[in-house]
Amino acid sequence: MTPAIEISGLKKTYAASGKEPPKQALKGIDLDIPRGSIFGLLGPNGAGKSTLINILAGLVNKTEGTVKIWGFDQDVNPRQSRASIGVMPQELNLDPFFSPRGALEVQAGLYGVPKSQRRTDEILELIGLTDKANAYARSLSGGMRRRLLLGKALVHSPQILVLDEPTAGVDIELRNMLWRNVRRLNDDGMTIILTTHYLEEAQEMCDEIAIVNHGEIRACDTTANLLGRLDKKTMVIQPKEATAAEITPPEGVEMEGHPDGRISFTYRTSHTSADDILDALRRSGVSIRDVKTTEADLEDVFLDLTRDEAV
Ligand SMILES: Nc1ncnc2c1ncn2[C@@H]1O[C@H](COP(=O)(O)OP(=O)(O)OP(=O)(O)O)[C@@H](O)[C@H]1O
Repeated sequence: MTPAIEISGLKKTYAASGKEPPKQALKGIDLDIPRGSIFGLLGPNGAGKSTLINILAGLVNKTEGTVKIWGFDQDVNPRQSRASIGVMPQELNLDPFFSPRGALEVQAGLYGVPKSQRRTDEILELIGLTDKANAYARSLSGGMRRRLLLGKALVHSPQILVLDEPTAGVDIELRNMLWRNVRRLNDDGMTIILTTHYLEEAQEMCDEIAIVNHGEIRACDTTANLLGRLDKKTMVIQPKEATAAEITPPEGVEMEGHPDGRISFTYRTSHTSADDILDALRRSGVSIRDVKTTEADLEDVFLDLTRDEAV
């Protein structure tokens, strides 16, 4: 099956302006996004995520490379490729004089959706704005406006939905509602691409993740494989009385004493087992009151791949 998105050799250089030299924002991206996935695009500020998304959305012109959306090459079939994708932008760029119904109708018109095929009521229902359908956008709360942006991205029934930082600065209730909607759309077969700064959220929501830094893809894999990549674990023990100074940890294990008496051991599961650490503690004559272990999370993987490189 052709991927939902196929990107190869994608480069973008923004032209110099004033004293600013030209800026190469994308340095040759190759990326396939599978159909039906929830795909996360992560990276530090300035990594190139918005540039990539804006190229997909047709808002920024690429410098080099090819982009195929739902099998349609942007350069060869610009209309079809544009019709296959809907983008929920970061900014709340809504016309204050349109009602939600009006905004959805205008957007459908822009995409050439015939009146008989419009799904305005269904979309209003999905985004929870049925009872605000005819209110001026300027009277809507920030959360309602964001939901309306999601609605606008859906009017032409795209196969792919792109969400740029959909939950930045929104409250928990709205965040939960957005994710429920996203799951529902994905269950119905829509491919979802999202950027987020909340790594926990990406870990929970995404099947696959690409980590971008300095205009390059640093890693692209299933979330499970990415998490497995860092075989790092931490064991925290509460000894009955010993201190870290009395313990000799196994080779390659980092030990750290905490002010409250707990001692943590960070180890690679490929080299050391929990038993090795417990044996070392026994050899040092330490009796243990409590033991906890924690696994690496996406934040560890992210930091590992973007360390010392934040722009
Ligand atoms: N219109 C522009 N003109 C010149 N340089 C730009 C322009 N837009 C972005 N850049 C530069 O390109 C690089 C990538 O920016 P981009 O906005 O794509 O990053 P990002 O990963 O989306 O960051 P953020 O998370 O902060 O939105 C940055 O160095 C940025 O300053």
